[in-house]
Amino acid sequence: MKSDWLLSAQGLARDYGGRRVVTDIDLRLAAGNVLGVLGPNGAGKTTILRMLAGTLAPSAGRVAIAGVDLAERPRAAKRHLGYLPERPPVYPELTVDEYLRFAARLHDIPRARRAAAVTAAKADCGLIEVGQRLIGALSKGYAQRVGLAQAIVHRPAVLILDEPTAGLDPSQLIGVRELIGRLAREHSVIISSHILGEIQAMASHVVIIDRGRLAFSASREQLAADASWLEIGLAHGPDTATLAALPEVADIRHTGDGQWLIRAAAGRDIRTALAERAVAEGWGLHTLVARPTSLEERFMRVISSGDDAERAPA
Ligand SMILES: Nc1ncnc2c1ncn2[C@@H]1O[C@H](COP(=O)(O)OP(=O)(O)OP(=O)(O)O)[C@@H](O)[C@H]1O
Repeated sequence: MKSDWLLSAQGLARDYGGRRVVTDIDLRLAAGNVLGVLGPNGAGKTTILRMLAGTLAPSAGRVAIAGVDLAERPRAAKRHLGYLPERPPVYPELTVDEYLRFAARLHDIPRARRAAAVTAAKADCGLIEVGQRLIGALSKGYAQRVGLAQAIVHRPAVLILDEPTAGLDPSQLIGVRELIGRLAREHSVIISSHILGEIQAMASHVVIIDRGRLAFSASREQLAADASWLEIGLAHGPDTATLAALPEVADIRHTGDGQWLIRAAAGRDIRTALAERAVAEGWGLHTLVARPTSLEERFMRVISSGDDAERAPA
C-alpha cells in the first residue's frame, strides 16, 4: 500500500471471541501532526492503537507506516515507530540505563551508537539523574518518562502513546504532558486519552471512538471555527444589524425571538464587552453562554450514551 501519509490505516477491525469490538477504522497521520484519539473506557482505543503499532493483528484492514505495509514488512515498518503501550512492560529489577540499552538493541540500533542514543533519550525525557536507579524504585511519573524514552530511543518518525497520563498524580501529570508536548515538536504523534481537555490541548486532529467505531473526526482548524459561538438572549434587544455591527462580531444568526448566535472574531472573547453593552443599552440580557463545540457536544453524547461494559459496535 503506497501512501503519502506517515501512518495510514484503512478498514481496521478486530474480533474477540467472535465479537467485533472495533470496526471500520480509517485513520491518517501527516508529518508534524498530533492525532488525538478520544473515547471513554472500553471504547476500543487500546485495541486500535495496538493494531497501529503492530502488536495486535487486525481481523480486517491494513496499516502502513511511512509507506511500508505493517503486515507485509513488519520489521521495516516498525523501524519508523515508537510505541508506549497502556501497560508498559515492567522490568523492576533493571536500572533505567540497562532497560534503555536493552530497548536500543531491540530497536536495531548498532552497538557502537547505543550509548549515545540512550543518553540522548534520557536527556530528552529528563532522566539523566536517574540512570542508575532501579525501575521498580521509580515514581509512576518517572516510570512513564522511561516508557517515553524507550519509545524515542531509535528516533522514530511516529510515536504512538496509549493513555500516557493515566494514573499520574497532578504534579506528575503536568511534567509528563509538558514532555509529550516537547516530543511532539520532533515526532508525529498518535495519543489516546479519555480526557477531552488533554486531547483538545495537544491534538492537531481529533477523532472520537465510540463502541469501536469512529464517531467524530475534525482538524484543529475545524474545531476552532466552531469554538467561538455564543448564545445570547435579550428581552428588549435591538435588530440583528445593530448586533452585527458590534466590535469583533464576525458572524451572527437570529435563532428565535430575542435569541441570537454570535461568533466572535477568531481567538477573541467578547462576553464581557457584550454583557456591558447590553446592560448599558437596557437590552434585558438574560442569556449569555458559550455554545459547546461540536467536539464537546459529541463527546458528551458518547459519554452519556451507555454502559461501558456493553460497549460493542452497534
Ligand atoms: N483480549 C481481549 N479479549 C476479549 N475482549 C477484549 C480484549 N481486549 C479488549 N477487549 C474488549 O474490547 C473492547 C475495547 O477494549 P479496549 O481496551 O480497546 O478499549 P479502550 O478504549 O482502550 O478502554 P480503556 O481506556 O479502558 O483501556 C472492550 O469491550 C473490551 O472488553
